Amino acid sequence: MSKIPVMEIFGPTIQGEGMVIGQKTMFVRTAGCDYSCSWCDSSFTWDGSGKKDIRMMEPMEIWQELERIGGNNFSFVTISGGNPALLTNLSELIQLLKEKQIKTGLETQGSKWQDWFYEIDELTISPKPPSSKMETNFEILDVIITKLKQNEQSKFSLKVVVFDEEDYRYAQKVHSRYPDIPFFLQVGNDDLTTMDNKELLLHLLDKYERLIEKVIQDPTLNNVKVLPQMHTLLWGNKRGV
Ligand SMILES: C[S@@+](CC[C@H](N)C(=O)[O-])C[C@H]1O[C@@H](n2cnc3c(N)ncnc32)[C@H](O)[C@@H]1O
Ligand SMILES: Nc1nc2[nH]cc(C(=O)O)c2c(=O)[nH]1
Ligand code: SF4
Ligand SMILES: [Mg+2]
Repeated sequence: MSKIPVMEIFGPTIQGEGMVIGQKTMFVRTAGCDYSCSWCDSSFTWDGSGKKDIRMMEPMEIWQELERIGGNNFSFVTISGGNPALLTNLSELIQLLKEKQIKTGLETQGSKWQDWFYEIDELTISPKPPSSKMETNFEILDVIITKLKQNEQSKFSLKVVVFDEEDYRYAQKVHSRYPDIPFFLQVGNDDLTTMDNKELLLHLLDKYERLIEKVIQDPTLNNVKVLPQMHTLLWGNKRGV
């Protein structure tokens, strides 16, 4: 069995974002990313600052850790990162979770395809807007979306984080390119260091309200969902929740 670079395993908590928001879940966060978004809230997975916490784990070891910390209190595991789609060998873990009757979610940015995407129950693709300083490869994104669409079993969505006007226009562009894919706009957290949860909550709620106002009046974004990062509203910038 091949090993997986694991940054952290935590939960149970609730999925704070996107298509399964509110879902009780465990998280497995893998290390390493092919992007370096300017505002990444999980930069410890790729900027070297979390290097000492990376553990090379076999699927069974990950399962044992999930059971050790989650006990019987979970039936869903969300795989995030970093970019888990860098890891060809995640299929073994996903297979093991399936055998244990555990449903799976995946968070990835849509820069890489893996055949094991077909085995994920709830797949979120989150292409990055200009404020991230990353550039979307739409040829690759087209391939990923086409493959998932052709597979009837695949349940997936697009989620674009919005920080500014340019990001908003990017969100419009992504939705118009894939109009029939469930589409989520998410409020960007632009204060990743504050420990003042109440102040952050008010700030992000204000941003959420302003984003909603824009979308309400926008005929190009009718069939969309607008969401905050629920875990940030609840727990601020705390890690592992
Ligand atoms: C940390 S990423 C890991 C998975 C994958 N690399 C990706 O970006 O989709 C998980 C989600 O958090 C979002 N995210 C990261 N930093 C954020 C921030 N400062 N505010 C809001 N969402 C953020 C990403 O856009 C992505 O949807
Ligand atoms: N509660 C909670 N929900 C999340 N949804 C996506 C997350 C992520 O970092 O990928 C995340 C996270 O870190 N915590
Ligand atoms: S793609 Fe995801 S993990 Fe990678 S830098 Fe961007 S937000 Fe962070
Ligand atoms: Mg996060």
